[in-house]
Amino acid sequence: MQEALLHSVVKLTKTRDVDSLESSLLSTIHEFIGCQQVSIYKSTCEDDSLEVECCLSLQVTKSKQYHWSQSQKLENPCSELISCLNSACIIAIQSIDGIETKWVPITLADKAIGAIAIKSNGLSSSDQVLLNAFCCIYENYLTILHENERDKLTGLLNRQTFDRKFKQLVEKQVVKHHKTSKSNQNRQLQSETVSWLAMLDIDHFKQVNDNYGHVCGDEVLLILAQTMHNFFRASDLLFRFGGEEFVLVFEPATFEEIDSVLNKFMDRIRNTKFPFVNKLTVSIGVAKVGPYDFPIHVLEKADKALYCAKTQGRDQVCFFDLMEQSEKLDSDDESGIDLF
Ligand SMILES: Nc1nc2c(ncn2[C@@H]2O[C@H](COP(=O)(O)OP(=O)(O)OP(=O)(O)O)[C@@H](O)[C@H]2O)c(=O)[nH]1
Repeated sequence: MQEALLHSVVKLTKTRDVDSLESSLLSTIHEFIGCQQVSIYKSTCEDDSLEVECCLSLQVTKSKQYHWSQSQKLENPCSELISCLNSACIIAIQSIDGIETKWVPITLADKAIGAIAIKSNGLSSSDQVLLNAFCCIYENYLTILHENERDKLTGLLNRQTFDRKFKQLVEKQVVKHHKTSKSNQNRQLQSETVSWLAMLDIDHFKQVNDNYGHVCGDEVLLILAQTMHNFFRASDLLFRFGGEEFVLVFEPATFEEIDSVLNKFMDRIRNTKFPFVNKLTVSIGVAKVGPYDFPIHVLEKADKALYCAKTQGRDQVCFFDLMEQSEKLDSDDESGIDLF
C-alpha cells in the first residue's frame, strides 16, 4: 500500500499542466479511497455573480465501468458546494440511502477557487486523512503551476503558456464545430461567432519611462493589467507577452461584439488615472481565430493589424480581416486600371 501510495504521489507531481494534474488526482483518489464518484469544481466571479464549472468528473457505474466527463457549466450549483466555496470549509451531507457527499475546498492565495467532491458510502478516518493529503498535494502543486504560468509583474498569463492555452481553446472550438455543423439551424450562428485574438500595445510607452523612470513605467503596466483583468470576462485569456505588449484571446463572439468591447476598453483606458502620466492610450490589432489555425499565424495577422493601428495614428483598433478586404478591393481596382 505504502509503495503504491508513493508511486501515485510521484505520478501526480510528474505532470506539468493543470489538466493532466487533475485527471491524475481523480484517478489517485478513486484508487485509494473507495468512492462512487469524484469531481473537481472550479469557480469564477463574473460581474459579482458566482459561476461554477465541473471541470472533470470520474464516476464508477454499478457494472464497475469508469465514466469520465469534462467541463460542464453548472446552471444551479447545490447549496453545499456554494457554502464550501464561500466558507472554504469542508462540507458533508448524507442522503437517506446512506450515500455521503463531501466537498473539500481548494484554495489558492487564501481564496477558495474550487472544490473536490467525493460521493461514497461514508469515509473511514484513514480515508479522510488520505483525501485531505491528496487535496493538499494538489493545492500545493496547483500553486506552483499557477505561478509558473504567470508574469511576475502583472500576474497575467505569460508568453510561455500561450501556445498551450491557444491549442486548448482551438480544440474546444473544433469539438463545437463538429457538433454544430451537424445542425443546419446552428450553421448560421457558427459562421457569425468566432474566437478572436487581440494584440495590444501602449502608445509612446518609451516616453513614460524616459520622462518619469522605469518604476513609474512598471506601475503603469500594473494598472493597465489590473484594468484589463477587471474589464474583460474571466473566460477571456489575458497574456503579457513582454514589455508593453499584451495578447488577449476572446471566446466566440461576433465582429460587432468584439469591436464594441474593445472600443469600450479603449475608452476605459483613456479615462483611467495613471501615476504622473496625464493621458495614456493603447493601439490594438485583432485577428480571427479559426478552428484549424496555428497560433503563430494568428499572432502574425494580429501583429500586422497592430502595425496598421500604429501607423494610422495610434489610439485605435484595426482588424486584420478588414485590412485584407480593403487591400483586396484596392488590388481589384488596380487590376481594373491595368486592363484599360
Ligand atoms: N518600465 C518598463 N518598461 C519596459 C518594460 N519592458 C519594456 N519596456 C520599455 O518599453 C519601451 C517600448 O518602447 P518602444 O518599443 O520604442 O515603443 P513605444 O515608445 O511604446 O512607441 P509605440 O509602440 O510606437 O507607440 C522601451 O522604452 C522599453 O525599455 C518593463 O518591464 N518595464
